Amino acid sequence: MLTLAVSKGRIYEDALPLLAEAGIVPTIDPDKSRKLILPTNHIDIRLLVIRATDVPTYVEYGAADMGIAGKDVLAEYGDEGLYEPIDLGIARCRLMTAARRDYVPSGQRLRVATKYVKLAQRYFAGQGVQSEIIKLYGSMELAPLVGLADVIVDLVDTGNTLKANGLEAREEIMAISSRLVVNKAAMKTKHQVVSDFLRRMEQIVAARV
Ligand SMILES: Nc1ncnc2c1ncn2[C@@H]1O[C@H](COP(=O)(O)OP(=O)(O)OP(=O)(O)O)[C@@H](O)[C@H]1O
Ligand SMILES: O=P(O)(O)OC[C@H]1O[C@H](OP(=O)(O)OP(=O)(O)O)[C@H](O)[C@@H]1O
Repeated sequence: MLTLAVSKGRIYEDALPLLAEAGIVPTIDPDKSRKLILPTNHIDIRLLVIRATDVPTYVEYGAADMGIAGKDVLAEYGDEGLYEPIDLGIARCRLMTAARRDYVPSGQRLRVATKYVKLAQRYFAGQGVQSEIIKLYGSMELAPLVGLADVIVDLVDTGNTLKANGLEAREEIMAISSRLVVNKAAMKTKHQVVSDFLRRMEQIVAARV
């Protein structure tokens, strides 16, 4: 049995065509079912549908052999426990700082709202900027509008969300795309099936560029 962890929504939608090219098709639509384990047209391949931030945990502990997760999630989680062989090139965006258009840094300790606590801490420390990080779980764009924070660290794609809230992107922290991650033990114990799958995915991704 090969178990692949994915998150519902953007990553699932973008991963489906890649999996289909590899001949793997889920037989249940996660939007029409409450099932968390999706069988596929292969009796020995199944998908786990979980929260994006939980993908590295399932894969590191071997509850899933493989997973698909954004580099943002992997970098925040700490990706040392995972093998990360393939950049799938899907769900591309950028991790950025953003602030109100009229915000001017005062030189005082910067208040930063984000769900990427470790990445934000590391980034501002690297810039030599004193920061206080305020952990949020979503809708970060609201924080500077109501005085909760001076800046946010969040994902930006089209910039529409920032624009709609009177914010502007300031500095790019890292480019993001989704990666295939593999449990280190599964690399050995399921070597043949895992390496065949990786080779196939590599070909499919290379053919897309
Ligand atoms: N606007 C975007 N454009 C492109 N890729 C994005 C965008 N927002 C997020 N992503 C990428 O897709 C991944 C999953 O995002 P998604 O919005 O589906 O889940 P989430 O809201 O982060 O997680 P959850 O809903 O479980 O809290 C992110 O980790 C990131 O790598
Ligand atoms: O630059 P844009 O194209 O506007 O995309 C950026 C937005 O996309 C993501 O949110 P998402 O759509 O995933 O909403 P959620 O995190 O609240 O689920 C991210 O957290 C930004 O809010």
